[in-house]
Amino acid sequence: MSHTKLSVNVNAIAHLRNRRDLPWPSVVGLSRIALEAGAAGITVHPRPDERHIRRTDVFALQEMLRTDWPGREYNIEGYPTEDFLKLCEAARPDQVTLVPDMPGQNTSDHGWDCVTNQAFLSEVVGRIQGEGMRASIFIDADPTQAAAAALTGTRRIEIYTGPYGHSFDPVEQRARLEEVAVTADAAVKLGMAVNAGHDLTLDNLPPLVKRTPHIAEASIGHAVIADCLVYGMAETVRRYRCALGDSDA
Ligand SMILES: CC(=O)[C@@H](O)[C@H](O)COP(=O)(O)O
Ligand SMILES: NCC(=O)COP(=O)(O)O
Repeated sequence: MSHTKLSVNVNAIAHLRNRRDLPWPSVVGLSRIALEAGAAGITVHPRPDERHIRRTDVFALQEMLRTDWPGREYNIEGYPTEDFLKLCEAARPDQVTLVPDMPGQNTSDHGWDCVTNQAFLSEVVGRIQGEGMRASIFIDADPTQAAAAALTGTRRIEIYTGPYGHSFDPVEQRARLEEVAVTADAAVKLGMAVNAGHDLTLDNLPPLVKRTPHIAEASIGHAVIADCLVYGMAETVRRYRCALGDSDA
């Protein structure tokens, strides 16, 4: 049975490493363990200040995936500046996720307004797809944004799940989940595949994939790396695969 794939976001490993001028914990080494444990891919969000993922990490991961894990997916997220697009064109990930983050922003906290940014996004999506990479547009859980994203020519969106991830009251959580679900349904009807990400956890994944089993991929970083401190990377990946409905985990 098909299930939602897990892409492990390794930003937080790089964050920990960058506390010192030392090469550990190893971003490539821990990504290898995640892949060996069955993660479908690796995600990075190289920010302009290189506070966590550095340009060198982007290429080291690309080399490791290309050489040792050719079937697994490499997903690079970021705001599409010329520098970012050139980095992606050099590293050639499978997927480029376009995120509307300003330089210096603490973390991603909203999706694109695909209506007002229609022309810009259409041009960037065309450029990425023209280079043979998949483009994905990060949007809020809002079906009107899914419709506007479809007009850019993208065949994939990622729904920002922060509001769902941050809600702990059951009524509020159900309402946020419903917004994600109707957005995913609208996107699928428009012929796009759907990713999801931000503040997904072992607790909030099962209701999400039960309500929206057609989510193709979840990219998860902060909670995966936090859980690694308790369970280790391999066991953590196994637990997230189970939470995503992977019966082989
Ligand atoms: C696009 C998105 O939702 C992000 O989760 C992002 O990759 C997280 O970035 P930080 O790890 O810098 O908070
Ligand atoms: N695209 C979302 C992502 O990569 C990870 O977000 P988070 O789990 O670190 O919040």
